[in-house]
Amino acid sequence: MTETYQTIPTRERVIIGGLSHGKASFEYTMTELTELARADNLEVIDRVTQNLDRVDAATYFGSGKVNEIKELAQGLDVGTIIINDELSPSQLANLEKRTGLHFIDRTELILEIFADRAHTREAKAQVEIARLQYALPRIHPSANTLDQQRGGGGLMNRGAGETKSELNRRTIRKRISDLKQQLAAMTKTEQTKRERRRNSALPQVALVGYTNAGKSTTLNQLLEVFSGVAGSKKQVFEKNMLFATLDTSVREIQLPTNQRFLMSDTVGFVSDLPHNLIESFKTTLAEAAQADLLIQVVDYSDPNYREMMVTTAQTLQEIGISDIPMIYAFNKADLKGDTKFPELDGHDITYSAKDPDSIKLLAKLITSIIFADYKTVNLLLPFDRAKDVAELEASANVHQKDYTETGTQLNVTLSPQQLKEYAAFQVDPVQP
Ligand SMILES: Nc1nc2c(ncn2[C@@H]2O[C@H](COP(=O)(O)OP(=O)(O)OP(=O)(O)O)[C@@H](O)[C@H]2O)c(=O)[nH]1
Ligand SMILES: [Mg+2]
Repeated sequence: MTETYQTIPTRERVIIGGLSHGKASFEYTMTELTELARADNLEVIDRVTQNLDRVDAATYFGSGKVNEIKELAQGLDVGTIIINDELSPSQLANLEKRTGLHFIDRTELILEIFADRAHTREAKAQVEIARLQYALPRIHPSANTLDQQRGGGGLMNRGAGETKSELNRRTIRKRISDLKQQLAAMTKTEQTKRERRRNSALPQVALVGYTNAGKSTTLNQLLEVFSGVAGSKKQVFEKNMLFATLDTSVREIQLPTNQRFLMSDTVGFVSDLPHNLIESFKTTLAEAAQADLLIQVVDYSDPNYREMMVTTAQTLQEIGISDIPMIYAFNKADLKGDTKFPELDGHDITYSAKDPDSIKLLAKLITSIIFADYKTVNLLLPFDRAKDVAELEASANVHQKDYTETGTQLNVTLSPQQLKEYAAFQVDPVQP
């Protein structure tokens, strides 16, 4: 008989802290920080806040507050404080010197979670670049401060695979440039695939939104309802945790109406995603940047869903995605007792990704938008145009194909672009 041992991971207890700057969104970002800490296996047991007009250049908090934190941490026997903003390297160093505590800022926390979640080679390289860029200005040539971080298990241990003593600025820069080269080679294949998809003329729909909103679940349910691929490897990874998805997956959805489109699922957002991280993930997000339609999935059951929508809008802007039509998909309506679903409101939908009727209505909404300018026509292609026939069969929706004396006749639904391309071959509809 084999015995299995399960280790229950002990969560490190931490205190979170932040300056409110008088901002209305402060409470929401503190709640978010608690969630981020939990995602990094930390347990938040208390919080410290201060409303300062200006951030203290030396220690972020005012000096009275710094002493208060030191005492609170001693009283609660806590060694780590998580800060709601990105701190400068000197602020971090000063705070640690004054209190003897370890400080982690929001950026480092998010980078740690991403590092933990990254599984594909591409995601790993992207995260490592962002982490090294974060670490670069924080390395002191004289003192190896990184050695003391989080009981020796700090920032540089995960992923890089190098001993801490080797990490000086020069080797880090070299590593960043090597990784960028490797990433460029990896993304080249992706780019080629993307171009092929663009040329395929199938409309492209991208799921975007806050992390844990239900994007991957929505894609999986569309696949399950319409292609019967439940539990197969075609499905993407979904889980109740922040940043379950770090890379982009593209799947083809084929509806009973024979309409087809491509749908992509990608990394979710959170407030103040580190800039370096967004920069490294730009190639991953390229799929959304070239979509014909964005579906912003919103966790409608979360009391902070409005703030999450603002966060998503800001992140999309930062990535440079601005003029793609977008619909709002208010998900998890099943968790909101008094909400009727599925229900359309113009181009928006209230639904539950776990409900097949919702998924059918969502598909109908999507197709009504992406195929609005498509037309079904009859084409007569001479026999020397066999290549075009094959291409249309691969990329468009062919309803009927007949061989006539003069060529191949197709009843086919075409995109506006294809309508132009094949205008010369259009024939009058055949009367039944
Ligand atoms: N009750 C309920 N749970 C849902 C619904 N949609 C998704 N979930 C759950 O929400 C959690 C997150 O779902 P995902 O699909 O992984 O979320 P995501 O948007 O892809 O998240 P990231 O990849 O982290 O950005 C999972 O536990 C899902 O089962 C829904 O309509 N109702
Ligand atoms: Mg996901």
